[in-house]
Amino acid sequence: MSQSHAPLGDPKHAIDLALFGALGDLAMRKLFPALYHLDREGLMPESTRIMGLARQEHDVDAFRQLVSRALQKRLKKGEQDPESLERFLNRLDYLKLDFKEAGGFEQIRQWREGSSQPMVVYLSVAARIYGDICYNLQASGSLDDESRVVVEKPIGYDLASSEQINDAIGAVFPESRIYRIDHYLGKETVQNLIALRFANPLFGTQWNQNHISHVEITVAEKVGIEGRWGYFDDAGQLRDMVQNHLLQLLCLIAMDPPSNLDADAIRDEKVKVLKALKPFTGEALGRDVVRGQYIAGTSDGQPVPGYLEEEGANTQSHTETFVAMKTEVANWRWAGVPFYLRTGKRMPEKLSQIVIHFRQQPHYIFDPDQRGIASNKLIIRLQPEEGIALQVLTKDSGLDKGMRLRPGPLHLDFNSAFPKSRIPDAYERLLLEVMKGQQYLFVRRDEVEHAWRWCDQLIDGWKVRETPPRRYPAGSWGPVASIAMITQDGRSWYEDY
Ligand SMILES: NC(=O)C1=CN([C@@H]2O[C@H](COP(=O)(O)OP(=O)(O)OC[C@H]3O[C@@H](n4cnc5c(N)ncnc54)[C@H](OP(=O)(O)O)[C@@H]3O)[C@@H](O)[C@H]2O)C=CC1
Ligand SMILES: O=C1O[C@H](COP(=O)(O)O)[C@@H](O)[C@H](O)[C@H]1O
Repeated sequence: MSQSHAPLGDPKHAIDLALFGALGDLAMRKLFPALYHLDREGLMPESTRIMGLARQEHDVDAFRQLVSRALQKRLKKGEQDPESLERFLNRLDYLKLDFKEAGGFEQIRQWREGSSQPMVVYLSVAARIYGDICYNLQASGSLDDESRVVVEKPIGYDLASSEQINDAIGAVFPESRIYRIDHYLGKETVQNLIALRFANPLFGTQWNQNHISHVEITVAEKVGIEGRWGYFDDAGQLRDMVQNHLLQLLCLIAMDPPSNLDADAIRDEKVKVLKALKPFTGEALGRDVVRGQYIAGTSDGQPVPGYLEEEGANTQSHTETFVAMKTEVANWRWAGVPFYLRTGKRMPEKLSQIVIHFRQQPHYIFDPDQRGIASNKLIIRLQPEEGIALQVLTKDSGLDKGMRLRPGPLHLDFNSAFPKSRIPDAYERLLLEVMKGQQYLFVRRDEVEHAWRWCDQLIDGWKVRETPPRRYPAGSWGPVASIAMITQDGRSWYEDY
């Protein structure tokens, strides 16, 4: 259905968006498509303007063509209508600028002159230059008391570097106008975690160590490092995915109910979880954490190279492309409940899901042979095919089955339950919240820093042990040791993919 006649967004959400790093991978793959969708859905006010900034020489027309090509590559056929495309492209301007050179920032001040709408500065560049850009914006007089800044992850490399970066941003913007992106918080099902937990008494009363035996969080990626060797080899999967996305998911599962839905009420509860995460002692590090690195294998039936054969690779690298771990939130609600996390590149498929395993009934009255049969599980699928399933036990049908039990799903598939609603990409929702000036889907400074503190002790432990990552073939579910880690507790990774 064409959206060309949709009303344009609420004028009070109009902004001047200055997108630093506008020719980069994230901008072309995610940000411009998300902005286009917001415009097409009628959520972008008419006067919203977008200035792309990067250091290559382009005039406005050439820049618009680059964006147009990126959109055509990314959008589905039915999503490209000429009227919406034209309207969106007409919002774009381009400025060639070296972000480290203060002189050029005067042009941003000029662009803003006479505008009464707030400026949103989106830093789609490496975090090490966030400070320079913020400083140059302020020094050039481009900012005012309503300007907001959006920053990408990862913020730093460890606690010390993230403190430096946060200090540099904080010297220019107050916390109330800093939007730290963790795009997993913009995913539809991730937001549904809050609704599921706090709107349904059914789960609210069961959500603790009395009723839940363990929790699994899997974020598996099919892709390798996609030409990002330079960045990835310094980071590794722990910094790239666990420090941010997986810990945010864990916080949403483990946090206590916030007193309301205000940004700080939610973030306060998340911080309590991060502070309660058990550190890994020397012994637990060897037993409860598995690092892996992929070797050559297959993806979709095609041969793919190992991590050390990727373009630009250093063949000595011990950087992990996979991590699995067993951790615990040491508080009254969760004491004794293991949280098993795993994430890796070059796995057989793209799959993000959380599985909550409920305890068995205290007294069992059915066939003793079936004692080990599955207990209730809540399966929360983030991607692909967003949905929620509750595995329940029912009686097996048939005259000869007696009271034999059979596990089966109560299933809510978002696409079939709500077929008319397109599930928006995470960046659409996050950009919309920035336009509205709402922070609840963004990460506060202390969350980032507590997450780093916990990851740092893990990384320091790895350094002392100096154990190389275990190998796993591309296209597999990770090193065998990650399966052993959970089976030694008499459990297994949930495999009904
Ligand atoms: N790509 C992704 O999927 C994800 C990225 N991120 C984060 O998003 C941010 C952007 O990542 P990504 O798009 O991949 O990075 P890219 O390197 O692809 O893009 C960065 C852009 O900034 C420009 N740039 C860099 N330094 C300067 C400078 N001094 N002056 C002017 N322009 C400059 C680059 O220009 P040039 O090409 O000339 O160098 C390029 O256009 C990073 O913080 C990253 O960690 C987070 C999650 C996922
Ligand atoms: O932040 C990142 O996320 C992507 C995975 O995001 P998804 O939305 O596709 O699940 C990951 O590939 C990338 O390495 C990391 O920087």
